[in-house]
Amino acid sequence: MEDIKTDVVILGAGSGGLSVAAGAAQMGAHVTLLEPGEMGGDCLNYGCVPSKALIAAASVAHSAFRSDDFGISTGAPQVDYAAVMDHVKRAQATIAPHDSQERFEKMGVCVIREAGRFVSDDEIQTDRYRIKTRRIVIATGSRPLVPPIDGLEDVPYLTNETLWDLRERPEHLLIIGGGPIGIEMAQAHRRLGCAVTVIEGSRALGKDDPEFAALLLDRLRAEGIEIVEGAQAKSARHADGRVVLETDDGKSFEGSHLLVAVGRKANTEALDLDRAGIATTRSGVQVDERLRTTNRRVFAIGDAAGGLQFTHVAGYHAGIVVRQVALGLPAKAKTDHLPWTTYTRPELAHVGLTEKEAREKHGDSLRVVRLDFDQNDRAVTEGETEGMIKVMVVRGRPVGASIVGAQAGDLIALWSLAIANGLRMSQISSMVAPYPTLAEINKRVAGAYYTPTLFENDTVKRLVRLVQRRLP
Ligand SMILES: Cc1cc2nc3c(=O)[nH]c(=O)nc-3n(C[C@H](O)[C@H](O)[C@H](O)COP(=O)(O)OP(=O)(O)OC[C@H]3O[C@@H](n4cnc5c(N)ncnc54)[C@H](O)[C@@H]3O)c2cc1C
Ligand SMILES: NC(=O)c1ccc[n+]([C@@H]2O[C@H](COP(=O)([O-])OP(=O)(O)OC[C@H]3O[C@@H](n4cnc5c(N)ncnc54)[C@H](O)[C@@H]3O)[C@@H](O)[C@H]2O)c1
Repeated sequence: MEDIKTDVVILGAGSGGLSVAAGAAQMGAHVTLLEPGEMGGDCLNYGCVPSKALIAAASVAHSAFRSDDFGISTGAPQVDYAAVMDHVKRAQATIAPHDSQERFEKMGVCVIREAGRFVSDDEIQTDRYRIKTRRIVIATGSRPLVPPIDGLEDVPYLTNETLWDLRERPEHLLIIGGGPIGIEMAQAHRRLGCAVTVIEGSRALGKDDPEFAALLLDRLRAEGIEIVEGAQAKSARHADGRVVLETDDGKSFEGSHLLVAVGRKANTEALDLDRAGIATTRSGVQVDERLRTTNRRVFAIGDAAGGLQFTHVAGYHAGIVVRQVALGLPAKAKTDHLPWTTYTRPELAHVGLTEKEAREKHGDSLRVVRLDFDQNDRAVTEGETEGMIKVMVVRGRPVGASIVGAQAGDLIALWSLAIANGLRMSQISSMVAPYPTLAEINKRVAGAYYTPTLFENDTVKRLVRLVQRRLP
């Protein structure tokens, strides 16, 4: 066993760990990064990148179906599923160098391709090394949760870790779970020509605004996806090459393939956290607002910290932690301005308080302004008029925004900026967006906030008439 001394040990080279490593090393700290699996973690290898690449391919297939709307006939698309997966692999391979061991070693990071676990307050052990360190960052991410469903262990089910190895298009994909994974993969596979059934125990897209989620779910159903809500998967069996699922309400569903997407489990069990006095919660490592664990030398970030589980959140956490481990300065992680997007078509995006949460918190001080996408000229020219935006406003400042529609994920970023900086609606409406862009919808909805004050106001009307009489 070789001994190493370092300033910072990072467990996990995923979105969060890599960002801490890059930041701390480039600021001059000695950084040791441990990773037993693929560099890049879930996002590059099993999550965001392959899923978005598959969605992009599905979008191309779908555009053939709606080309008639634009006066162009292309015929039904021929989908070569294996070639689609090749496109997915190419996208991953193109991004991989950015997360590679070589790149991080060039930054001065010591990369060890082994799993780490705690042996004391300030020591981590791997197979070959014992590492003494000032600070430790747990960035071990999460894995697919496998629910207690009778017979599931005997069914060849897929998860987000194995889906990308498929080479033949599923004839009928059954998906357990109507969260972002289930819903994104449902639309992608439907558009690539599969029959798809989503079985959701509660409400599909249950973390999003129900009104906006409903618009998206209607669209998905119109594309031919069967979405069954309020049906908990209870048992599964495999017979004659088919998967049969039964739900708690006595219904049964049959398909050729099964994808399990019922949430995540933080990777904490193998870390021997008790040896360092680190507490956990039901969802991950327990952290305070500075992302410190119950051991003050140790931080936890990203999926392992059990809060919002997104790549940009892991990256945001990394920034908060770099400041503390490299410079010793305190920094707090906020959650109000953290957005998320489900990358279906149309996209579904949200930041801050939902309308319901805002109503509960602010009561009568809340005003909700909204606009439909059919009011936006670019949406009309693109044939993307299905969508809406609503912004929750309290005393002139946005506290939340929901968008369902084309490019919702890009459009929501402005509202994250506004909430992060406490901007007023007047500051949003004072921007000028190029015409015709979808971005104009953000300005228009901010303008709509002032409509009753400016355009539906008798005092303003009387004042304007007075001014008009006096103007030369
Ligand atoms: C299908 C899918 C699609 C997604 N799409 C999006 C999206 O579009 N946008 C978005 O923002 N988020 C998306 N996510 C979520 C996103 O992938 C995660 O939130 C993000 O990867 C979390 O980063 P992380 O650094 O916390 O963990 P990870 O990226 O999972 O990295 C953790 C790393 O730690 C390593 N590790 C585990 N144990 C140890 C140990 N003992 N020692 C050392 N290393 C260890 C693991 O091998 C892994 O490489 C998606 C997730 C899935 C599953
Ligand atoms: N676009 C994105 O940013 C994106 C995409 C995919 C995943 N992610 C991240 O990954 C996380 C995990 O996604 P997910 O979709 O697996 O989880 P999720 O927790 O968001 O949704 C899982 C769904 O499965 C349902 N469920 C649980 N057990 C069930 C059962 N036995 N039968 C039927 N339904 C059942 C739940 O009610 C829930 O609606 C997300 O929360 C998100 O943080 C993000």
